[in-house]
Amino acid sequence: MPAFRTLDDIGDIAGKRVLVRVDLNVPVKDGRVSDATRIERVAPTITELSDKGAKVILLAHFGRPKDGPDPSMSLEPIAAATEAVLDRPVHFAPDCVGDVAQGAVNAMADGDILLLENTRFHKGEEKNDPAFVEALAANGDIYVNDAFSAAHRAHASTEGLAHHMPAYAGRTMQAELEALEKGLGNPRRPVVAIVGGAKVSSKIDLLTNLVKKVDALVIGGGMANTFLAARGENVGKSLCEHDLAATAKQIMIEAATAGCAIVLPVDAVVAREFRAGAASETVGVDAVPADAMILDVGARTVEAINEWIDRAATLVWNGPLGAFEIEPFDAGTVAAAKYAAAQTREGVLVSVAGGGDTVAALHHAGVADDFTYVSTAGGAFLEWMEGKPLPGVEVLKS
Ligand SMILES: Nc1ncnc2c1ncn2[C@@H]1O[C@H](COP(=O)(O)OP(=O)(O)O)[C@@H](O)[C@H]1O
Ligand SMILES: O=C(OP(=O)(O)O)[C@H](O)COP(=O)(O)O
Repeated sequence: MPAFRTLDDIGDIAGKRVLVRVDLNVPVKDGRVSDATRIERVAPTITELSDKGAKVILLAHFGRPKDGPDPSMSLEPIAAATEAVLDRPVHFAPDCVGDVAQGAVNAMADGDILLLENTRFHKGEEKNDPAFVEALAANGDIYVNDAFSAAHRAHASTEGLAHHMPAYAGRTMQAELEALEKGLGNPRRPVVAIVGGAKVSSKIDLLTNLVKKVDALVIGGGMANTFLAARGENVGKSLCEHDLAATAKQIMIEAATAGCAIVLPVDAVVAREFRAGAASETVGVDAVPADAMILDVGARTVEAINEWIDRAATLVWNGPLGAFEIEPFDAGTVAAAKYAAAQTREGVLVSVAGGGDTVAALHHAGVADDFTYVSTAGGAFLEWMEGKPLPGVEVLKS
């Protein structure tokens, strides 16, 4: 039996207003959802609740709006994408609290599905502000959290609400926790982790603990630039958080103490423009031109990464190795993904990957189905791997 309450415990919900926290922070390219995996994964929870006659009110965030409402981060287009996945109507309200939200909820019939606007349009969301939690709670009788990929955030809609009403884990939350426990609860060693992507400041701290759990940490993507710069390389105009140099150095020290190898790129694909088909060249990481950006790992780095994948019995991967959405900067990610997929198919590797963009990258490489398990979560998955309690999960425990 899971250690948390699930939909099996929810009882009769006909006519009840169920606030369902989902993660609809999906990759969007040219205004269209480019990977609907997160929507597909929450669909079973939404349809189950709707079929039981609940009024299903979806809460979600999109992007990281800085100063209140930002039309470029509206969830309205995602409502249409959700409707397409569910093949049933999804109504939309342009605010998640107040009169607008209340009016839309009052107009719902049993079984209806309503998506409320981006919770992060209100400052109280990320602060888990009690007044904002109460404003959200005013529209619900029951709370279901199906956003495992946001469970590492102690925000109003991921944590605060669970204190206000009966709270349950949705089907995806339950499935993710069960699958991660099965795949990585007692992993076969050596364990190799690949961490890349762009969310450097929000993920770098967790590497301090991760190096104590894995045998090698391969660092790629934007994350690698911060480590290269900390080592004294000139990374030109690359995505890089220079103020995190001390943290990066400390992680390298912690890794050496723990006996975890740190694997950094030796070469990089650089360009002066961030667009498809931009002129690019491969250079050593010690020869990045001052006016260029690192947008992918080079072929020698891919070879080194594949050698680490060869040594691994278990592979854990979050974060693309380059800006994979734009050709030709997808090459490193695609090559390593195909290699890990082939090893998995041969039965010599357990491969677990996660993260909104990582999943999109694996689909782009055509190998998402070959991995042992693909989680919707990136940061939450790494924090789970670290052994850190996830606030959004802890609050659901009986
Ligand atoms: N060298 C790089 N420079 C800029 N962006 C990069 C680089 N490498 C990877 N990225 C970007 O990282 C993003 C994914 O990062 P992140 O959100 O951390 O991953 P996930 O969603 O899988 O957890 C992608 O949009 C990709 O373009
Ligand atoms: O996309 C997400 O996480 P991920 O990039 O770690 O996979 C989640 O929606 C959490 O978003 P956040 O990192 O802005 O809190």
